[in-house]
Amino acid sequence: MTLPAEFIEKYQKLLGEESNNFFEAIDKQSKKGFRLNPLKYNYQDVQYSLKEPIEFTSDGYYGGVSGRDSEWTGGYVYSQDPSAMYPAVALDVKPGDIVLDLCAAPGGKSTALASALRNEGVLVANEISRSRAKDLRENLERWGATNVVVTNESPDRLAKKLPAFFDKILIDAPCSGEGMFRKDPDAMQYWSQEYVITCQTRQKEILAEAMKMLKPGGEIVYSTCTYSPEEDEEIVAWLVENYNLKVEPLKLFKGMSSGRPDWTGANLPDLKETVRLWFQNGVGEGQFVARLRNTEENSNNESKTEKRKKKRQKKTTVTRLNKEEIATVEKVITNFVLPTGLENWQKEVLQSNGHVFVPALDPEILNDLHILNNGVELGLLKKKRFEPSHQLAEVLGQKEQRQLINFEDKANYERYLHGETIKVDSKLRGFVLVAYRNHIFSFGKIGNDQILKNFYPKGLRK
Ligand SMILES: C[S@@+](CC[C@H](N)C(=O)[O-])C[C@H]1O[C@@H](n2cnc3c(N)ncnc32)[C@H](O)[C@@H]1O
Repeated sequence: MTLPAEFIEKYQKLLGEESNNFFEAIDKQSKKGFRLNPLKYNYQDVQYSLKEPIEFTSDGYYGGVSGRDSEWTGGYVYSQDPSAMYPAVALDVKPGDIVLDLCAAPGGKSTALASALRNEGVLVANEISRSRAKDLRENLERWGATNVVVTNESPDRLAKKLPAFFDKILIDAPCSGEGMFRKDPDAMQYWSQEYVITCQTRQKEILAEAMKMLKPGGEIVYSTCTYSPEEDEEIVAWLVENYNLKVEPLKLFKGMSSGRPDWTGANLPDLKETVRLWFQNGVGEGQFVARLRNTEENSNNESKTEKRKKKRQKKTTVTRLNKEEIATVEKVITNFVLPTGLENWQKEVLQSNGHVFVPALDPEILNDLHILNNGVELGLLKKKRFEPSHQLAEVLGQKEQRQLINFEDKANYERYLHGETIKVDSKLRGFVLVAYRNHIFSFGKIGNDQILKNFYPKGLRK
């Protein structure tokens, strides 16, 4: 691989003799990884080998997966570079936390954060790019958590709506992507020292907005997939200098090394507590990870809270369901076993233009934001009929279900993914969940003719 001369010179200076290993590793194959989804029923029942766990994760393994497998369509796995698994681990999310993933698409880290929350608390997964936000929504839909909000916003618009709102924030910042060079050599064509500095400026702008959303005592994890000190240690030094933030120690596992205070002007000793993953050390591609705690004890956000209350009074198109409508939804829902987060759906359920949903956050708090998902869309109410949503099928994959058609044969699974109807030998009627290898991936509907009507969304068909 031909690297830019300026890049070679820079890393020879920074790494000294180690730079030989670094440059050699760029030409080697990357080691793939995947994460399992502990939210799903019998989640370790997958066709992949689980013999090579990734040490610092609870659900990460070395190996490859395919987007056609039922493990993928049913949200049992997410393919992720092993080093990219560390930022979500470092944020140490606990059930009940209010969490923001500010730069979230395509969702590798968001899915891990949702796993850690176990349906309790809230994850707001935000992505600024419209097309990438769509992928993020789809990936999180497959994951099947009940407590996720997906937004497509700029950090500053989000910060205006949600001041001092989050316990934990992940900022997996856009960066010069040096850690992606061997996976995606095209990424190299954008590289220049000038680009590194442009990225640094953008990272500071994003972090300044993130800080407005962090509660006193809250924690942030800042990560990049680049090696440049300007976007890594220097950013952390800037954060410490400009905010009441303290660097928190992160555990070093095999293949990880400490951050480099000596690569910054500030030479702040705490930078040693940050973590670098280099591709020559065998844990996937490159990653930098830092964890910082907000040492402010009180929020002077009183007036902001007041503002939020006022904004809550603004009208939205969201309404409650009447008794008859709840009964219509109930007729379908009652056939399925519901996971945590949906047990009290009758009390919490709302609708917007017929879309019936159980919100993860009060929609009025989110008023004016571009929301792609708030909690779980149960389905669509059409006069006296209710059609369950695809998202609900993925959510119901958390539990063992009886109202289920489990294809024995891979050909039927493939035909269903393609959008075909299937003749089934079953006494079940009406809406059923559809699975292959017990991985629930869709709804279907069976009539008296025993034909399974296809409800796999047109946009996802393969
Ligand atoms: C490193 S990627 C995120 C990867 C993601 N966290 C994951 O694990 O799948 C950085 C993301 O930041 C987004 N981004 C770019 N410019 C941004 C900005 N000014 N503010 C916020 N996000 C931005 C990009 O669209 C991109 O999706």
